[in-house]
Amino acid sequence: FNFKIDIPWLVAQYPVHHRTKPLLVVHGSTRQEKANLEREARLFTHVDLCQAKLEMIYGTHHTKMMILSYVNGVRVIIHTANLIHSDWHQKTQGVWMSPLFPPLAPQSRNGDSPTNFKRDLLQYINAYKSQSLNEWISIIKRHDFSTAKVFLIASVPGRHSGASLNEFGHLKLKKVLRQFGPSSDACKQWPVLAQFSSIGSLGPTPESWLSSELLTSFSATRGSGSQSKPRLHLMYPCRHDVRLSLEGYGAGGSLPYSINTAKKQPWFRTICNRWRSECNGRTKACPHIKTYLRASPDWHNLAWFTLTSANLSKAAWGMLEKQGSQLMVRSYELGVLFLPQPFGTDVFQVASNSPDASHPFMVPYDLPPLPYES
Ligand SMILES: CNc1ccc(C(=O)O)c(C(=O)O)c1
Repeated sequence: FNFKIDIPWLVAQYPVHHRTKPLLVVHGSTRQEKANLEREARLFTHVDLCQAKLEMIYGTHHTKMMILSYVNGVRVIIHTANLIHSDWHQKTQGVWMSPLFPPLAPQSRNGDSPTNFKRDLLQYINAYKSQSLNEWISIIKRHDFSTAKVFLIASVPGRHSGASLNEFGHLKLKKVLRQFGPSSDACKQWPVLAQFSSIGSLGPTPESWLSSELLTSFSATRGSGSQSKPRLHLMYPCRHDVRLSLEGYGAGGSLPYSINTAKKQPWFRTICNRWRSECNGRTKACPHIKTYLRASPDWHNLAWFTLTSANLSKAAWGMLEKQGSQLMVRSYELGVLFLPQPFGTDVFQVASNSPDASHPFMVPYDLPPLPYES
């Protein structure tokens, strides 16, 4: 599943002896792009295409996922990189790799985890309503996902209401945080950080959508306790970060932010932070990764961490309509939410920024964030 796909390049990444394994590419391309993809796919008898329907204007098939079927199990990869050389060459990307999920033992129960990862993955793939995904739906059903410790946060194009209202976008994140997240006492006033590689039209003030809607969901806590909104920090490379990067100004090609949109929201730069990754030696590797987190005021601990394809946009996270009874989403997005409890801890410590059992991810940038200069 991806947005930009170079099929000959993708096939060439396989080890030679695996290069003809059957490959289904799920994309959202139309018109000339779709024709180009079909021409490339025809070069390989083992490559098939599945076109995701995009019924919401301006929506994209942004999801970046691989489902790998082995003789002894299946593995799910959710990541942020397009399947083109330049996305894997000199940028900072994020990849979550699942454990190997073994085949379900006969007569065993449905093989899901306490985070309902399998249920949510099936719900997401079913949303495509595509015959060519039926094979993968049955593969997933036949496997045991009980070791999955992350929550799936998906976006599917459409107007979601009723029983589906809280199934996608920022309302799904809010629902999971309300059920399994930190208590409001544990993270009172803890700031939220949004890091992304593209920005949509967010409105004339932060209150238009960013803090009134997105931050409300991001600052949800267990139980119904309502609390005052925490600070929201944004992270997106400034002009000099891009100019001084490994790719130079060319990195801007993967940091799309239209000048006309930027002119409508000059407030954005006043609350934005630079891209710094001295901790990983990746300050010069421009971010194409997208992450969202909630941290303690001293930035030493995290209440949760999300890796996703979703940029800072209403198209990706959804926009409430009809007095909050409906969520309008334009694009397909997919991400994973790490909460401490499934990993046997009550908080993630940034200091131990080397992945281990109770710290299953690396924070990809320096904290505290570095504000833009005037
Ligand atoms: C703003 N439109 C975008 C379209 C595609 C992509 C992608 O690379 O998949 C991105 C991005 O992730 O930066 C943004």
